Amino acid sequence: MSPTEAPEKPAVVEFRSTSKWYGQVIGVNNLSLRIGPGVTGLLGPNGAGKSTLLQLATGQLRPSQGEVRVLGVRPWSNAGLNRYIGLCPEQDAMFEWMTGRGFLRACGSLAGLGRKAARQAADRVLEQVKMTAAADRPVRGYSKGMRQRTKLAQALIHDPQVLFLDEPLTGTDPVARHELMELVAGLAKQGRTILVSSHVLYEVQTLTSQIVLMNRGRLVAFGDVRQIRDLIDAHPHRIVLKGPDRRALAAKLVRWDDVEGVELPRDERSIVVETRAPDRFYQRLPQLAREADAPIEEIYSDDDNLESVFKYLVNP
Ligand SMILES: Nc1ncnc2c1ncn2[C@@H]1O[C@H](COP(=O)(O)OP(=O)(O)OP(=O)(O)O)[C@@H](O)[C@H]1O
Repeated sequence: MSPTEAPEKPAVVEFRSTSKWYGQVIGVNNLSLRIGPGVTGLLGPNGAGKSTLLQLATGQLRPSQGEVRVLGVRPWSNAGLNRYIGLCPEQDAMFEWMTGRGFLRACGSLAGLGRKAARQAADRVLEQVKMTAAADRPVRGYSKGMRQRTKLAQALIHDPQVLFLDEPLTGTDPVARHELMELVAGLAKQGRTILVSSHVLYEVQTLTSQIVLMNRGRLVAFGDVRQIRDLIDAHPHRIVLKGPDRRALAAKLVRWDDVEGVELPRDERSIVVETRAPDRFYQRLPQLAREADAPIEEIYSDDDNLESVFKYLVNP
């Protein structure tokens, strides 16, 4: 290192050429990554390797090759690290007959807290995830959103420095989503390192601009979401509109400068628009409906789902 170069900041979570195979199936493929404090979004379609990555980081899986370090130590077979890390797993495995409060107290005891400390910690996390009112009901009666809140509370019980959250917002309603996102943002502001997985770009983007994109076990991109979006935006997006008077809509659309092409498929109701400026296009849509005097009943874009984003990034 030359004297003018700044030394690299130590990473909180680090993967060094890490691979994990399940027999013939590859879960994570030669992945290197360094993550520091704050929220990092881990994005990828189903089967991308997100859960495998989180399980490697939390010591539930051993790397087949390469190395994983969390807070400077190897997580595999290192029970001591569990005091500093918390995991909100994707799957739901709670003792159904227990109350939420009882479950969290048990988790506190398992995390090494004494009786009194576990009781206090359970009360604290119940407040954090806004589950105090339902805390004395059995878990078996909880909705999906309440279960997600309880799972997150479980990850927070020992107030860990590093948090791994596997699809924590799946199955939550908009209110829970907002509250859980605020909670995660607040925890990050206090200096924690949080890795949150999701397959929905929008969700993660609301939480953080720092994202890791994975596909088929590989790291596809890592960095600021805007830079990654720029990459995506360089490709034409196909947006489908549906309405009873598609000809009126199409007649207006062909005159827009940000529309590169308009197709009218055989189904009689839809229009497929190609644009390189999807954000601007979406903003102008209400104006289109007004000017054309024709309602738009449905809008969707296959390009919004990550599968196609990956297709662009992997096979540009
Ligand atoms: N226990 C296992 N045994 C065999 N293959 C596995 C196992 N766990 C994961 N895999 C495979 O490893 C690959 C990565 O899976 P992983 O669950 O890590 O992806 P993911 O991004 O978390 O996907 P999802 O969002 O569907 O959970 C997939 O091909 C998956 O089928």
